[in-house]
Amino acid sequence: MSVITSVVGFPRIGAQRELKKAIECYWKGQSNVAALRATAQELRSRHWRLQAEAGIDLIPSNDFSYYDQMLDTAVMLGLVPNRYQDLGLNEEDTLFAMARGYQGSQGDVTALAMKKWFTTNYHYLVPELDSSTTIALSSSKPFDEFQEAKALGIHTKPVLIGPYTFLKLTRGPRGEQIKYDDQVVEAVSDVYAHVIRRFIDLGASWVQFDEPYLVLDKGEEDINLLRGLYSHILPARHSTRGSIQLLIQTYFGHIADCYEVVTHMGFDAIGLDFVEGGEDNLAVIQQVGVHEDTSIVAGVVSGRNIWKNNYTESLKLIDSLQELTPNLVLSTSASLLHVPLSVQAESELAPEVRDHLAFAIEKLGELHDLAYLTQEGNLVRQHDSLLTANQKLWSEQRVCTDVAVQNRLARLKPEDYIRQPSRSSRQPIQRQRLGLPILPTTTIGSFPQTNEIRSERARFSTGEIDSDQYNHFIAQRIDHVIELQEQLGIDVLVHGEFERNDMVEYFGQQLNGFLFTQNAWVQSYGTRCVKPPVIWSDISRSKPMTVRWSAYAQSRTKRLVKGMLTGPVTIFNWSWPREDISPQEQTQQLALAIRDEVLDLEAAGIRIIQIDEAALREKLPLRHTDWHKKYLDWAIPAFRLVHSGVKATTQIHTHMCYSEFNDIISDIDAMDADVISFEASRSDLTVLDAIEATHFETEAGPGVYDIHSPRIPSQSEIEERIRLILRKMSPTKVWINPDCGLKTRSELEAWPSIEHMVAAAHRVRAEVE
Ligand SMILES: Nc1nc2c(c(=O)[nH]1)N[C@@H](CNc1ccc(C(=O)N[C@@H](CCC(=O)N[C@@H](CCC(=O)N[C@@H](CCC(=O)O)C(=O)O)C(=O)O)C(=O)O)cc1)CN2
Ligand code: MET
Ligand SMILES: [Zn+2]
Repeated sequence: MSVITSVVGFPRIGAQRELKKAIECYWKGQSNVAALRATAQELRSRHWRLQAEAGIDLIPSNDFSYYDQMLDTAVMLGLVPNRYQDLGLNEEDTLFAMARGYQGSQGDVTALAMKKWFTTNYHYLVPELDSSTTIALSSSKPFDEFQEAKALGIHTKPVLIGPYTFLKLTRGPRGEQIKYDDQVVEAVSDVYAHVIRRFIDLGASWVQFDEPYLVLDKGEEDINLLRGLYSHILPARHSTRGSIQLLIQTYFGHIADCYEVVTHMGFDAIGLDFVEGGEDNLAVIQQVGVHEDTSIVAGVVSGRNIWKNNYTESLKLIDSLQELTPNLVLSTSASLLHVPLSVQAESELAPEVRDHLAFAIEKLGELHDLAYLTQEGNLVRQHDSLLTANQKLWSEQRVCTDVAVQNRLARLKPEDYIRQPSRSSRQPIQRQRLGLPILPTTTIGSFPQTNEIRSERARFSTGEIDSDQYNHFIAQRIDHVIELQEQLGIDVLVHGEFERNDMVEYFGQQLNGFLFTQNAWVQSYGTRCVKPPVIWSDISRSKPMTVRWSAYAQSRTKRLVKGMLTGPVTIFNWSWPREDISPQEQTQQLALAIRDEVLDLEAAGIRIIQIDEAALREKLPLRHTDWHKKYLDWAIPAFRLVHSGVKATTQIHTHMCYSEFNDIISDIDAMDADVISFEASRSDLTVLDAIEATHFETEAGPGVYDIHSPRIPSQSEIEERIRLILRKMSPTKVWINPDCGLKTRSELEAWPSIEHMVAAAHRVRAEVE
């Protein structure tokens, strides 16, 4: 029996982040479109060849993107709002204007909203549909890339975001849900049918529709939408000129509640995630069965972790699947976009560590191994060195437990999770003690990470400068921004986070139990990448991590300086977790380490401490029934454990970005922070309704302008925003701040924006006082 292999999607940023560099160069006007296109093409061909050489059968194309695949799909369907078309820019620049906003000779427009892509640290742009949109095939990108690969002798499987997921994520101009009426369904499915026919003409054998939204809860109307869309699309697979096979690819969870429906719809292949939601997916196909004309594309190699596959476990699963269908395809559980490119670049990791790791390229090899071991059957498996080496790895104990950490966890009591006195009694005490004006202004923590700062850090890490020189440099930067913030009239200052490469990696580097990589970059949004640290063993803190710079900054001013920490849930969610112990346990270990830091900051005289939980929402289970028992019931207490030991007078802030908060608003209040700042300006302000409706107790700073865009907001637009906020919230509870930290902005963008923000706050303050 032959078993083929499929890859859902491949990383596109490049081994040396070539794509990031090429795009950023282009934005700065240092190169032209032709150079940008050349780099993109070079990367695509390199990545296709890698997969072909690894023996992958179904190699994806159209998984490349300059910015985001949802944005590309919006463009493909003609969802380019008039305000971007009116700029009259070329194709790439229109795309970038939608992604980042535009401010220049052609006009001034804000960007599309950006949201988290399911449970990942990847962010997509939210397509916008309004009554003036004409939905029609408007891009040749998928076809161009298919032909580009074909010219290299590589026959690819084009990948598209499927129409169901696309429509479920599309919003109206004010961020509202859209109506899935017959007209929209028909127009969208016409485009997809057209795309399929075009691929038949081009000679493609497969096309993959990504439908991750199917792993979410759904009602009857969702099933009707799914059926409605595909009943138009599926017939297009057979035309007079040939036929093509359609793969519906799901990932990030199971589709037990609609597998039966999907299986009757007539797809040629159904892609299922057997890593996340594997048990449910297996149970449902065992129960319902597999249609004889349908292949199961089994996601057995994780697209979400960096660990080697356990071949024995995978083969067990594959064997059960083979009992159900002879048409089995082995694949990654999700797109490899969410893992780094190759372990080969990690020369500084010990061999016994590297032995356990598999990034995108190594995962290709794993797929190939598993296909070989499946094909050859039991006889070969008994003697195969591939299998025995893998079994040996999994049979050995990888790490020892840290007894001190274990004991400390075992001693935790329920009262350790409760801060005293209650928040309502703390708030007046803090107000009086901190002496802040109404509508206090602040920022989220980081200031521009300029090339100069990054290159000084690079020079320090290569030994070109010593720690005294580097620390002197950081101190100077802090002096500079303390002075600037005083001049701008900000009420609560920050030190700027110049010493940090990243808000998570920085802590990982200082805590025991973490390992970090040199080049294991993963895309977060647009050209922005992260290098998540690896949780290798039990976590502890051996010495203060942030006190030095926070205390230094406070010593330079009479105004209040906020201490700045990353919370345990966020450190956990933005690291590569262990899989031998639970997420809850790892997060608790982190909580204890950060708790010690909070107390050290307090002892050093820091009176406001912000503990960022930017990623709190990220790993909220996609199925509602799992929210509390699988996540919030331990994640929220972990945050409380961090700050429950401080005095009533110490003000605890937290910060969150990108996420939808409405549906977990009471859980956020239950974190028991005194103040929260959150992203609000790129999304609708319905969160304010939720705040109003639930008597949200935490003081809040809904971001008054978007920091992910290079455009500078005017004072009046910020004033308008603040007035909007004050319609829903009592002025005594409102803080004025941007959406998020300013690290990604240039100085020329950051300071004028803050100046406008402070001026706007002062103006509105005068009105309410
Ligand atoms: N982990 C994490 N996830 C997050 C966020 C976040 O801040 N952290 N924010 C949200 C949005 N996502 C973001 C993700 C990344 C960045 C970001 O700015 N990333 C930087 C890299 C940050 C970094 O680690 N920088 C290192 C290494 C920088 C570097 O590129 N160095 C040069 C050498 C330096 C030189 O000579 O210029 C090189 O390696 O080539 C440092 O500062 O030390 C980037 O892509 O440009 C921003 C937002 C959501 N998810
Ligand atoms: C992604 S949330 C960022 C929070 C952090 N304190 C900063 O300002 O950069
Ligand atoms: Zn943020």
